Amino acid sequence: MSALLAVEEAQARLFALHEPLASENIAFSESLGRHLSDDVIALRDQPAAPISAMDGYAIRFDDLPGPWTIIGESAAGAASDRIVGPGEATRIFTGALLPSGTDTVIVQEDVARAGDALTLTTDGPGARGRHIRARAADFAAGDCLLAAGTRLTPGAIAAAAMSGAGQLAVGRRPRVAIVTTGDELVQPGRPLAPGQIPESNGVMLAAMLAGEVAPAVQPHHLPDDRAKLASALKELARRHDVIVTVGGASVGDHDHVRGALGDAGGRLDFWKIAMKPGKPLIAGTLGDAILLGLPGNPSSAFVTATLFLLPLVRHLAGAGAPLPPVHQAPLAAPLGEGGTRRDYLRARLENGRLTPMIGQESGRTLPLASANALLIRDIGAPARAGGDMADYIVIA
Ligand SMILES: Nc1nc2c(c(=O)[nH]1)N[C@H]1C(S)=C(S)[C@@H](COP(=O)(O)OP(=O)(O)OC[C@H]3O[C@@H](n4cnc5c(N)ncnc54)[C@H](O)[C@@H]3O)O[C@H]1N2
Ligand code: MOO
Repeated sequence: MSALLAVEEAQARLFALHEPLASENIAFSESLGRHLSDDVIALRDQPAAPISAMDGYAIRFDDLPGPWTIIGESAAGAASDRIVGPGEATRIFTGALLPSGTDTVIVQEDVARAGDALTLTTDGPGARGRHIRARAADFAAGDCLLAAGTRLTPGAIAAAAMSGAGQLAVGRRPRVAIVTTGDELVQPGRPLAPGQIPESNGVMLAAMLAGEVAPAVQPHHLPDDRAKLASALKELARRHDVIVTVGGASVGDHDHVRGALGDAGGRLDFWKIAMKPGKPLIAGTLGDAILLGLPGNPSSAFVTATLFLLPLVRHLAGAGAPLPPVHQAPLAAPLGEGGTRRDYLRARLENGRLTPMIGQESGRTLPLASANALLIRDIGAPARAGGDMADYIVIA
């Protein structure tokens, strides 16, 4: 297994390892960021009947220019029982049902009221039906408001609530275990012996997952010990949908993830992707869990988490579009030609132009703090001048 897999093929194979998780019914208050399992079909017309869009007076357009006699009031939430006849008007408020007989609303700024007598002080409404929201102007019963797979944003939650539904069917949230490996790693803030470094990938991955549908996760740390790793993977696979390891993905004598996966009874599906950084990415299955082995270099871990871990979590959670969208913007400066792996350059998008960060070595952590885009340079792409277009993914 030495040929490098194309990114798209690897993503498709990863998603094929497990279908989306079962659906569950939840309250609107729990639904932010979740993915719909079913279409949301409107159970009602919105509005269900014509309503006023303004505070003012409901009239018959044919009665213009007035005057009118005010015979009652129509407030939001109450049905009006009066039929309004010629020369008559009702006080009306925004959101209130339009009384029978009326067809137009005059805003209160355009009239003068003395007791029950109403007179126009301006030109009034220019057309029949002014300031009225027609029945089903927003949506009609039976309309598909949101498709299955939609990620629930605050606006989507509002539309779903207005549909008449009482709860939502969404995909279950994947349970993700983060496993960091490496004898050199020490909890952030702890004293460091020579050769040791603070553990940063675990907290980074936990933060990346926190923006997704995975419940909060505390990284597990393991030494470079194949037997310990194998038994930990076996145990974690019983309670998680995804195990993401970071480090130990390459070919060194202390890189044990693939070996431990096999020892634990798992199956390797693919290893090594034609991307930079991130080449030694591992994917496989262990029982009903998916194992995703990210490379340990901090920039490699970040890029592979963006392109594989978060999309996998979204796929399992029922997302219709789990991959990060690719956008285009002009380059701020010339960019050299592409190599034999697709580059995901840590970059800044500023004033609509893309600039790769200085320091593209995958072992670097600091560029991740200020990059807001991954600039994509395809295998063998020709050199480009400043102003030429390039593809990118938003990362912050
Ligand atoms: N002979 C070869 N060597 C390497 C190859 C290769 O093809 N042939 N590939 C290189 C590439 S590309 C990458 S990427 C790295 C990936 O290596 P591993 O996944 O095995 O990662 P480690 O060796 O465990 O660590 C690499 C680097 O990252 C640091 N690290 C690891 N975990 C963390 C963490 N949780 N927080 C912060 N830093 C971490 C670790 O200390 C190392 O410096 O392999 C190349 N080698
Ligand atoms: O793939 Mo490695 O991530 O090039 O450094």
